[in-house]
Amino acid sequence: MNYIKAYAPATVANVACGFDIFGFAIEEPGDIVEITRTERPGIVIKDIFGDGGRLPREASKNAVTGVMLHLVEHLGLADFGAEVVLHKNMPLGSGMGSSAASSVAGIVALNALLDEPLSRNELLRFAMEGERIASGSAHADNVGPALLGGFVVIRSYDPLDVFTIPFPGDLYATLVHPDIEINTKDARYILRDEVSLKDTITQMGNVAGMISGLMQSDYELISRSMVDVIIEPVRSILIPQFGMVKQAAIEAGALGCSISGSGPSMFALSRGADTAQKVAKVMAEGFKQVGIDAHSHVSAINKTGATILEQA
Ligand SMILES: Nc1ncnc2c1ncn2[C@@H]1O[C@H](COP(=O)(O)OP(=O)(O)O)[C@@H](O)[C@H]1O
Ligand SMILES: N[C@@H](CCOP(=O)(O)O)C(=O)O
Repeated sequence: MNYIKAYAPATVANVACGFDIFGFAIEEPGDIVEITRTERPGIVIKDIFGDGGRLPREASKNAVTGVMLHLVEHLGLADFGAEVVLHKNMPLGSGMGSSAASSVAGIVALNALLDEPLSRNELLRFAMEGERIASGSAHADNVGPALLGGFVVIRSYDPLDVFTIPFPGDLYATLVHPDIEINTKDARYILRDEVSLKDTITQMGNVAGMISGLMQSDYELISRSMVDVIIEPVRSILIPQFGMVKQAAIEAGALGCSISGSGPSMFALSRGADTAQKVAKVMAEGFKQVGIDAHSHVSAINKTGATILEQA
């Protein structure tokens, strides 16, 4: 095989109460990566479309190729050579797992080109290196779901222990991106290092409720558990209209609404596609009221994660 084209979807990290340990994937948008084997050793970026010229072209500095360099080194393939084309289909610093989509599409494409030396689970730690390149922190709550699909829980980072959980079939996500940019690195920097015992207890209860609610298709329990008392109060200050948009989503029937990843995107979960569409409309209107353009996506939960689109 000399050519692979792979797709990896956008993701919602944290899912309200699960900072750094919980995330899910949506169907679209997502990044596409094309990789072509070359005689000349080394991994180079041939082209990037859709980034407005803003992403690094140096392989080690771009998440899409940075992860490939780690895998090639791990496998001891000193003579391996490839040219990479990235189709960047989502905004940078969006809270939609933009860097993770590139990392996962890249690592899945390379693994396929090499005839699958590693399993999806084994690819995770390489994909996490893309997050380190993008934000200085190798968190797995975007790359996990982009790679594996569905809802992913990171039980432990050291050692890495990740599992997926079942979720109700009629669960839909609304993701609304206001036209502003927040870098994950900055949004992590403003977080407090210490958390009170009281808030820890509340948060643990909500994480347990979320997981159980999803596994048992208990929509009421999901709704009661979509509460974040640790991160949202700090980061929401960076998002204009946050309180108003959240309230509008709940009034339109959402089970809950919070920040997607590190923001500025906000997400909601709803029972049924119709409700999720109504929620999308009021959330986008909330931003537009103060002159901020917003793009919304309504999606079922992505069950498969990254996919191979073409190979030759
Ligand atoms: N392939 C890539 N896609 C997106 N961002 C990348 C990529 N490679 C490096 N970056 C850097 O990562 C940062 C954006 O990542 P991040 O802030 O985590 O955004 P998001 O929340 O959308 O994932 C930017 O500084 C960008 O230059
Ligand atoms: N857990 C991370 C997730 C960042 O997600 P992104 O989509 O903003 O990259 C965090 O909250 O910092």
